[in-house]
Amino acid sequence: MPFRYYTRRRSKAMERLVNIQNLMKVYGHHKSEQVAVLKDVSFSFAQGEIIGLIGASGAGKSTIGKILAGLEQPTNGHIDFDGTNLTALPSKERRKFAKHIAMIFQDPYESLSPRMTIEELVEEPLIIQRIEKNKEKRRDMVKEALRVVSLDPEKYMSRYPHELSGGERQRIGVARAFVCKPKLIIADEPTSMLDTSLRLELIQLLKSMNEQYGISYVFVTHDIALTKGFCDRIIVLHEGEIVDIGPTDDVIHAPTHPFTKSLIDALLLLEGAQP
Ligand SMILES: Nc1ncnc2c1ncn2[C@@H]1O[C@H](COP(=O)(O)OP(=O)(O)OP(=O)(O)O)[C@@H](O)[C@H]1O
Repeated sequence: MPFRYYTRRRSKAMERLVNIQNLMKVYGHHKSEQVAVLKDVSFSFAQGEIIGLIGASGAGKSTIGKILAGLEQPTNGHIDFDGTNLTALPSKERRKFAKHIAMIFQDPYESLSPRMTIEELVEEPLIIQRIEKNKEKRRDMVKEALRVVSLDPEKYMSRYPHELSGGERQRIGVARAFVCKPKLIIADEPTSMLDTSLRLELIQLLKSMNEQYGISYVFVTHDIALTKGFCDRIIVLHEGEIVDIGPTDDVIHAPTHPFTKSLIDALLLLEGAQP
C-alpha cells in the first residue's frame, strides 16, 4: 500500500526532531589563541528529514556534527532534541542521548579497533549504552544490524576488520551506528574513502534505512552529486555561519548567496559534473 506508507511518512516527518538555536563554538583556552568556529548557527529539522551540510574546508561542518553527537561542547546556544534541551543536561545525562544520535565516520578503518571481531564491534554500542543485558538478545540485535547493511551475519561475525574490503568496513560502521536504533545519524563524509560505485551503494543503504526506520541524517559532504536525491534540504556554511538553506535542488540550481554559487561551481568542477 504505497499511498498509506507515504501518508505515514509524511505525518511522521512533521514532528520536529532537532532545533538548534544560536549555536556558537570557540576553540582554544587562552584569549590569544581563541577562534570562533561557529558564530551564530540556527536551524531545525524534522524526524525523518535528511540534511546535507556543505561548505569550504574549515567552515565548521564537522564541529556542528560533533556537537550534535555530544563529542564537543558548544560555547553557547541551545540544542533541543526530541523535546529535550541537551545543552542544559549534566554530562552523565547527556551521554544517555548517544543511543539516539549515532555517528558514521569518514575513515572506516581508523574507527574500528583491529583487535575486535565484527560481532564485538557491532555489539559494543549496545554494551556502552546499556541497551540490552542479555548476551543472546544482543547477538540477535547484532545479526539484525548486519542484515540491515546487507552483510551475512554467519559469514562476517567472527571476522576482523582487516579481512574486509573498504566498502564492507564502512557497512560495519553503519551497522554500529544502527544497532541502537538511533533517531539521528551524523554521517561525516562517510563516502570520501570509497570509490564512486561504493559511494552510491552506501547512499542507497542510508536512504533505505531512512525510508524503513525513519532515521534522520546530518550528512556532511563535499560531494554535491551525492546530495541530489538523498538530502531533503541543504545548509551552506561559510566561516561558521549559515549563508544558504533550502530544498536540495533549489540550493544547487538557484543559490541565493554568491558564496553558495561559487562553492557549488567549485565542487562540481572537482567532480567533473554539470549542475
Ligand atoms: N579541537 C579543535 N581545536 C582547535 N581548533 C579546531 C578543533 N577542531 C576543529 N578546529 C578548527 O575549527 C575549524 C572548523 O573545523 P571543522 O572540522 O568543523 O571544519 P569543516 O567544515 O568540517 O572542515 P573540513 O571540510 O576540512 O572537514 C577549523 O579551522 C579547524 O582547524
